[in-house]
Amino acid sequence: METDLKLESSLWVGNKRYRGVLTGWHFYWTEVDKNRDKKTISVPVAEVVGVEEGCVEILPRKSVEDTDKDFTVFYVKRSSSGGSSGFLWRLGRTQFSCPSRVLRDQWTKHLRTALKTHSPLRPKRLLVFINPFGGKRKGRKIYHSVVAPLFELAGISSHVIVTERANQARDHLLKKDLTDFDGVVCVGGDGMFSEILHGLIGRTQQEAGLCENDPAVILQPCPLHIGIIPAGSTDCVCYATVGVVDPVTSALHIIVGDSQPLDVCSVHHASALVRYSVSLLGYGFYGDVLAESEKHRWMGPLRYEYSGTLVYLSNRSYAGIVQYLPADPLLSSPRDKIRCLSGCSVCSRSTERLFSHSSDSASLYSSHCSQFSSDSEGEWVSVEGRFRCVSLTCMSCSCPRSPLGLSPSAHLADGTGDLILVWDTNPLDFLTYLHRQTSTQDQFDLPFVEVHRVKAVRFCLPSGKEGESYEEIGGGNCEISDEERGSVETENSASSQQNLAETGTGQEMADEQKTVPPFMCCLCCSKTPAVSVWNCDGEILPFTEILCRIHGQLVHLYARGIEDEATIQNCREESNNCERRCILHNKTGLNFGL
Ligand SMILES: CCCCCCCCCCCCC/C=C/[C@@H](O)[C@H](COP(=O)(O)O)NC(=O)CCCCCCCCCCCCCCC
Ligand SMILES: Nc1ncnc2c1ncn2[C@@H]1O[C@H](COP(=O)(O)OP(=O)(O)O)[C@@H](O)[C@H]1O
Ligand SMILES: [Ca+2]
Repeated sequence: METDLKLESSLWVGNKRYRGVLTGWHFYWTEVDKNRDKKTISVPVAEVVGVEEGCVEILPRKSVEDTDKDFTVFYVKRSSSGGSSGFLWRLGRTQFSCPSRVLRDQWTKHLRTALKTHSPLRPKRLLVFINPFGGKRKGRKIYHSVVAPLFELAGISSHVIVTERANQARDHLLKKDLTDFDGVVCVGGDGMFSEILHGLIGRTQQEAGLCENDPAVILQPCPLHIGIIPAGSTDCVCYATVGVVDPVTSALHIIVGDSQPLDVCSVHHASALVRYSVSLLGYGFYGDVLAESEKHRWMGPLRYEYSGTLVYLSNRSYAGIVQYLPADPLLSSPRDKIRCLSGCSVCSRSTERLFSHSSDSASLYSSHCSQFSSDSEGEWVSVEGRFRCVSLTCMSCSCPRSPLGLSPSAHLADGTGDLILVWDTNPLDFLTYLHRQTSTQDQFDLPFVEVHRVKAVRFCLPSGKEGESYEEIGGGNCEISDEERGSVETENSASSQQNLAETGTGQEMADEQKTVPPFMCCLCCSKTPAVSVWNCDGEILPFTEILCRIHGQLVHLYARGIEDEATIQNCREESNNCERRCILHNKTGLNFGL
């Protein structure tokens, strides 16, 4: 239908005359003044936000003066974010005057038809969940003052739910009728995004009759897109998929119907699904930081820096067995310095491979550690020792605190995750590693750090430690030798005797004496809790021994990956090529030249 979309005429912007051209893929206007350099402004039709008759202002939205020869076009304008990542998107607005009302109507009609043709995923109806307590508690304000007016301008209707409890959004998505919606918008942080993720993945598998507990099952991709309006503490998923944490930019990506597939990691324990993860699945340092930070939620986002410093000073490491199934090294490597940017070729090449469905056999995911040693599972690699942290991430995990992320060359949609092992080392070395996560220096170029691109991971405790657990938030069971226990007992002997009489067995008492408040213990006598906890996208997992599998491109976001100058240029060339191909196919194209 390209032919129907073409239009060309004189247009006025203020008192300057322009030649306006709609080619189908692009709308551009060039100043008609032979004495000066010709200035052309070009907007891809896919980035037009809305077209209105008359002279329309937004914020507050009003028709200033309804001249019947005018129309106003709203579109995406980029500006530098000032950081190392993507662009800020802003709303551009230009008011045009036509020679006649008939022509004005042609322009608005053709532009609107072109929008529908060139961005088919633009949502018409959205289900919006706002977490009023996320981040700095500004979710409601951000949505109503910044996002809602843009949705209205773009003709999107939304059903808004301000949550009153945790997991309300997840439960709604699992049970309620979703037929009228094109997508779900999450106003909040990574924890809120995780709720939406669980609701949508769960609902999709229920409807497909698939068992989420089985790590070998090929899960069904979710049909609804997810939009993220960042209003949380870390906003890693937003930053890693858009390149900036900015509600206007994210709202515009939703409006134009961008689509970014995303890998998801399923976490299992004892043949049952525990959770899904897209950003950080971290044991050791990041688990301890999360556990500590939950006590200081009132601090808002700063709780992480505060807790991070406390946990760093407690100087802990943990014993564990990590087993992983390496991804094909010929496809990509976590150290190849290729960043996943908008239009990423590594991810595009993965799409076909991921959906050929010839993947790994069920036996690869059997749930006991001991089975790894069998010959039939020769692909698995196993390492054992003490770790500062073990992290698995399906994406770079870039965020404002770490602009390139925990794994700068990880891919959003290649069906793999990056496993980062930081072996036990001295505090200064570990600080170097942490610091490199915030800079451009290579955090993997350190002798105590390993990174592997993987399809699946298992984590077990060394024998003898399987039964142990991290005691709720901020509590760990310290490993104390018999001699040391003697001295603790001596100090507390009076109360110990009393407890023994009052409460129970000698074994219970011995266990109790081993438990020392973590920071008293760890800061004063440099002891470490025996086990840490898993931080799964900001939630503490109830199990230590887990099996993880990456599911390629399981969900789609209203995003397009991180843009840089080169990706925008490629995109322009690509759309020009498409346009040229269309022109060749449509030599009979009609022009409304005037
Ligand atoms: C020397 C400075 C070192 C700074 C190290 C910064 C590393 C930042 C890595 C961030 C990875 C983020 C992965 C995303 C995780 C989120 O899913 C998840 C949930 O997000 P939500 O609350 O928005 O729902 N967020 C988190 O788990 C937060 C992790 C943030 C960890 C920050 C740690 C700061 C450490 C500061 C150490 C300071 C040492 C000072 C020594 C004197
Ligand atoms: N109304 C609510 N009351 C309490 N908790 C909520 C509510 N809505 C959502 N949550 C939960 O709050 C947690 C944190 O939300 P999030 O938006 O990620 O903020 P932050 O980034 O500050 O952690 C999530 O786990 C989510 O399930
Ligand atoms: Ca990935």
